[in-house]
Amino acid sequence: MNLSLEITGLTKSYADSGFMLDNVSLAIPSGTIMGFVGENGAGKTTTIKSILNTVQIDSGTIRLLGKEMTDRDTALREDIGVVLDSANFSAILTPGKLAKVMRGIYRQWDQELYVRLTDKFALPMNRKIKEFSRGMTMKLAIAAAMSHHPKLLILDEATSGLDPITREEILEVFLEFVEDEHHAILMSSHITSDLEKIADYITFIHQGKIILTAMKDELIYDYGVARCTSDQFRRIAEGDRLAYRVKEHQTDVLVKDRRGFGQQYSGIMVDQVSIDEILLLLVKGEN
Ligand SMILES: Nc1ncnc2c1ncn2[C@@H]1O[C@H](COP(=O)(O)OP(=O)(O)OP(=O)(O)O)[C@@H](O)[C@H]1O
Repeated sequence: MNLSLEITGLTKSYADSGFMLDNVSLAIPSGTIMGFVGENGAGKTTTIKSILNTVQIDSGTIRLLGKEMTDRDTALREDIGVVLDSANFSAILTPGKLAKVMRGIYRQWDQELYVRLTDKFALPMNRKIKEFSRGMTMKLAIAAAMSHHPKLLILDEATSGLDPITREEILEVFLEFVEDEHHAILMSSHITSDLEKIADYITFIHQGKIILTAMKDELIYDYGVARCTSDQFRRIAEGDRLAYRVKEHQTDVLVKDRRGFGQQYSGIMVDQVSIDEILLLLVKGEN
């Protein structure tokens, strides 16, 4: 299996805040989308900055498209499209002028594709970016990132603040992008419904540590949450629960194999579980 991104044993600490990315490992097979989720301050952006080599890591290896990136690696930078939530283009530019700047930077700049994407996103070519709404700026950032034909797209909260219709359009573009088996996407997002729609894998990060990576289909179709009374909860073997959370009238238990669990523990109701609820149980629950 070809990996578009492979992070092994990444450690990065910030002396000022005491935060640390602790032995983070992550692999994205080519042709797939990895969703990256975690609460505020969990370490998603720090992981992304480490991948982009914009912060200095303490230890670990990061291979992008099979290569470790050095500061001088401009060829590899062409192959990576980046959209950060703080897209800050020079406000006096227009999308038309931005294209001229991008053409100077990226050898692979594809003006036709840029025009097609900006058209699709209904962005006016000659209006100043400073007059754009947040959604328009994000759409422009996505169009610009995709128009130099990257192989790996790294998106940090790229759809946050966008309305559902715009998000749907953008997700469609991302899905088309990974139809090419040499392409891949790492997408951090708090909008887990977007990831439920398009991600192949989901990685959960909490306090700088990866707490779970799984195929999205497994999470949606196999994982479950058992709603237990306290008597039912006591019957569950420790090895059969990933995490649990005691509430006022029931205890929620995250289980890996919903159907198997249902057969083994008859009488306990087991629901399908969303990515949000998995994150909540892993982060707020006990195990
Ligand atoms: N330059 C810095 N110096 C010191 N601490 C930092 C720095 N940048 C981030 N941090 C701290 O590192 C931790 C992780 O931040 P990070 O931005 O990676 O989280 P995140 O998962 O992207 O969060 P969010 O979902 O809120 O964007 C936070 O506690 C943050 O305060």
